[in-house]
Amino acid sequence: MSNAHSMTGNGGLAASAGRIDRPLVLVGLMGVGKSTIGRRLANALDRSFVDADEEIERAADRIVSEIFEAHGEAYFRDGERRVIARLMDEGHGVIATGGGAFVDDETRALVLEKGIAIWLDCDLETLVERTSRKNTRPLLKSGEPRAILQGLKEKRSPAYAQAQIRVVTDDGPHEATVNRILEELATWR
Ligand SMILES: Nc1ncnc2c1ncn2[C@@H]1O[C@H](COP(=O)(O)OP(=O)(O)OP(=O)(O)O)[C@@H](O)[C@H]1O
Ligand SMILES: O=C(O)C1=C[C@@H](O)[C@@H](O)[C@H](O)C1
Ligand SMILES: [Mg+2]
Repeated sequence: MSNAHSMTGNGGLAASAGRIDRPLVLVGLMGVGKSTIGRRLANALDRSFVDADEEIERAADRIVSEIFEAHGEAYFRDGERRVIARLMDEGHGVIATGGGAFVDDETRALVLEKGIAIWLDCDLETLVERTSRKNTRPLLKSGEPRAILQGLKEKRSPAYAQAQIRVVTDDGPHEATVNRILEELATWR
């Protein structure tokens, strides 16, 4: 058992989840934990991790909110679609997407075909609390964050629900969510 596995005490689960050779792609709303859980999931599985929002920022040489301000959402979505298509081909173990990526028909079809989509879901209160800690999400700046998040949850859930796996996260430690994902992967066929 490697150090990464023994640290989290989930080596057996990680081993049976590890037989899946497709990229594991985390989808879901802003603040649900795609980036932080994704990094830990990759660590538990001894796989590489990449964050699509960070890759878009690297490609554009600007942070996400600057891209939204300078060029608008449609331009951001075009870049996001291209970056995720590239990431799906590069052989990454775990990919954290931006909150809107899986809502795009083309991106969703590609992820479902070549990867395993994991929908991280959680209740609205938790999302409101988690997203209030940072003021970097452009879509939450145009009004009342709770109302915006509620609207996005209603509008996007049918797309997220097409993911092969759904895991509900709560206020427990990140590792509990990672373990729940490993359990789902271990029984996934
Ligand atoms: N299971 C959890 N328990 C406690 N805090 C969490 C959990 N998951 C995420 N958080 C916290 O919520 C915040 C948002 O998480 P994170 O940045 O991973 O979300 P995200 O889904 O990547 O959001 P975005 O779509 O905006 O990139 C972080 O401060 C993170 O530590
Ligand atoms: O939910 C969304 O549409 C977004 C989520 C973030 O990850 C970023 O990709 C951006 O702020 C847009
Ligand atoms: Mg993120």
